[in-house]
Amino acid sequence: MSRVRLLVFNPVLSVLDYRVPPGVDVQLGNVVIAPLGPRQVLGIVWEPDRLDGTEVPESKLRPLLEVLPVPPIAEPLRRLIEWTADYYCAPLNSVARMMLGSMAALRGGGTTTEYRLSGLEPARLTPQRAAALDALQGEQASIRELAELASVSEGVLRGMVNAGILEPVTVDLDRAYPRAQPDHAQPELSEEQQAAADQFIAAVGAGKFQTFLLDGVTGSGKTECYFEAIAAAIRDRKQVLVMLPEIALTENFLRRFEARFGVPPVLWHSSLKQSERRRAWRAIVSGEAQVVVGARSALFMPFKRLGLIVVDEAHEVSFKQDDGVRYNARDVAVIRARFEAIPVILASATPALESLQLAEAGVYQKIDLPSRFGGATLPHIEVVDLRKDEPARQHWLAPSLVKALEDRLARGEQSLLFLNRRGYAPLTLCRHCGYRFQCPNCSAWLVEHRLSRRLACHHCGHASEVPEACPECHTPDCLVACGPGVERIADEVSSLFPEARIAIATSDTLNSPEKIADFVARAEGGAIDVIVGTQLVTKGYHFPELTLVGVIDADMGLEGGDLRAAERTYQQIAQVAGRAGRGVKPGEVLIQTRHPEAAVIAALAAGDRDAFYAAEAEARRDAGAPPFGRWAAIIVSSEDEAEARAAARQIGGARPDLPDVMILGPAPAPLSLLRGRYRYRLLINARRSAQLQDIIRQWLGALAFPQGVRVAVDIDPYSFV
Ligand SMILES: Nc1ncnc2c1ncn2[C@@H]1O[C@H](COP(=O)(O)OP(=O)(O)OP(=O)(O)O)[C@@H](O)[C@H]1O
Ligand SMILES: [Zn+2]
Repeated sequence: MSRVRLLVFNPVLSVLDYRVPPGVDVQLGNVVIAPLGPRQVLGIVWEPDRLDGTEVPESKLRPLLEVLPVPPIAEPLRRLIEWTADYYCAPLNSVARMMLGSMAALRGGGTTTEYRLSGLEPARLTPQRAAALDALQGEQASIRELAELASVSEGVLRGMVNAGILEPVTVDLDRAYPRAQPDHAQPELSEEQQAAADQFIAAVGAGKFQTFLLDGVTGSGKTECYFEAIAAAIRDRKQVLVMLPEIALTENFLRRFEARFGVPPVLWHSSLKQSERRRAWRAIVSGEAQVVVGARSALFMPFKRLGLIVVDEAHEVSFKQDDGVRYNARDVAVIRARFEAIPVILASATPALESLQLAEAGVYQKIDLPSRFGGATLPHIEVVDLRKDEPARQHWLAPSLVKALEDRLARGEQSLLFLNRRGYAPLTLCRHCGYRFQCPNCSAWLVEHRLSRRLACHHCGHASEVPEACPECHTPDCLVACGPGVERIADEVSSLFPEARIAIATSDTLNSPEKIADFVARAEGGAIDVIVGTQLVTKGYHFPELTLVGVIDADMGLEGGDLRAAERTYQQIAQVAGRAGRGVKPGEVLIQTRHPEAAVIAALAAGDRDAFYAAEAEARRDAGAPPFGRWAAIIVSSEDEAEARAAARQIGGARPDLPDVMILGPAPAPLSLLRGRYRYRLLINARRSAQLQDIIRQWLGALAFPQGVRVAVDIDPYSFV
């Protein structure tokens, strides 16, 4: 090649041509550095005919500066990047960026320096040094990362290095990961598990594209089944990608993986420290990383020999990314498998309606595990009608749930109370003047967190102390908490049963791998009687002594206009119910509701999943909703309210008039102010026949907006706020 076309990482320009200097060998997919004005830019060598660029005459081309020492990005991944950009109406280079590690990883391996406490007792201890000394026990990372961990300046830490309190450690970035052993601890599978595993193993061996929907009830051993597929891939020297919906679940997964394969898998997620990121990325590219576990961001990693993708808890909404490139990692995982010509397994006890529909149509192969492993039975589900079985004033546990808790405590068994709301109370107001605490950046109430004594916004992270007096009328001691969060439920349990050992399990309390590991160990070891938790503990966990699950408010998720509200409620409650009775003792689930007649509650009580999904599918068909029709959203935002409104109107005014497309709005978004930006939405409902993306591209492509306006397109949206 004497000239190349690059996809470059620049916000304005994305395609540029360059000359290849003599003697330099360049291949498609190479990551290179090129000059751009007085600066340098990173780029990927792409097929020229697949990128629209302006033809620059040979004589005007500037030469490439450097080809980076990493293997070229393989063709299947280049095609995946194009597909994703096209489908989600996103810039190609924003999608491509998701597969790159750090600049340092691209530069090569070698070594880096990290620091840790040397054990030296400092002669002089400033308060900041004391704080750092406390916070950095057992830690080792770069100065910048340690500074963040300890909440002190880098200067303080450099001073500690000079004083010998922190010592440098040389870290080898290319040191090998221990090898996973496919036969380390192979379980004996039940007949139905073995049948499922056999199909996966055959598919891994065949090396063809195939999508499996592993639909097994909670506790049926889905993990054990797909572990056998992973073992087969490891034996074949192929790499495996396992995607989990949240980092919080990885801790549990790591332990199970290590028990099965002898070593932990390679982790990839956004909060890895620099040196781990470099090491993991390089091992993935070189093919040395056997099994990689991660959240969404692992999907675009440049594997050398990918042989299998597993998406666990595949129904989870968090696979959908709602900022930057708005893609659904579950759906793109299937597309990746297609480009790579490999099998993909979507595992869930409560599959998404979309997935079930594709299975029914024969596009996905459905594999059922209809019973729990080891003779455990599915829990007994009881509906508690809060209108008849009323909790006391300012209390949230119905008498029957209190009684059930009391029984469990007496028998030394565990209970789990589920309420999907962090903190103590979702709204705080002044009893005297009615003032309500609201976030200054978002149209949302501030949530009281009593444990950390602050009022916090769950959208933007804004937090303030709880004042003594009302900020409006200055009356002291007049603030009242309205409604419950998990902390308030925990208080209620503790006032009813002072001797009960209670654990609150949310992203506030379980915010590090160590805390999660500690929580799991205590729960398994019988050191916790009652767990009060959010959706964080509804899935993945296996506590054999847990026999009671109480759903505090089954109606919560049904409020608001979310298109998938009923499905999500069903999934969440079925999942949390699935934590009960997984051991030898049978489980019981009490669902508190004010609408026992609602279809979703009735289906849960009757254990009739098929009826629920059938009714839900009918409703969606009538509404032209996915998977029968398609939705897209256009979200317009600006820090200036008038500017946002004007831009939204401009888009609305230019709407195309097409028979198979219906356009709603613009209207202020339900969250009309978010992180200081005013937001408007347009919703597009299209028949499957419509070329939705092309329509949107043409529509928006003809318009121009002021600098401060952001226009985002959300294809197949999950969030309607
Ligand atoms: N064949 C087996 N041999 C030994 N233990 C097994 C076997 N199958 C499942 N188990 C155990 O049963 C428990 C439940 O299995 P697992 O967690 O894989 O179920 P699951 O289908 O993923 O459940 P959920 O969807 O509720 O998370 C686990 O502790 C698992 O180790
Ligand atoms: Zn906010």
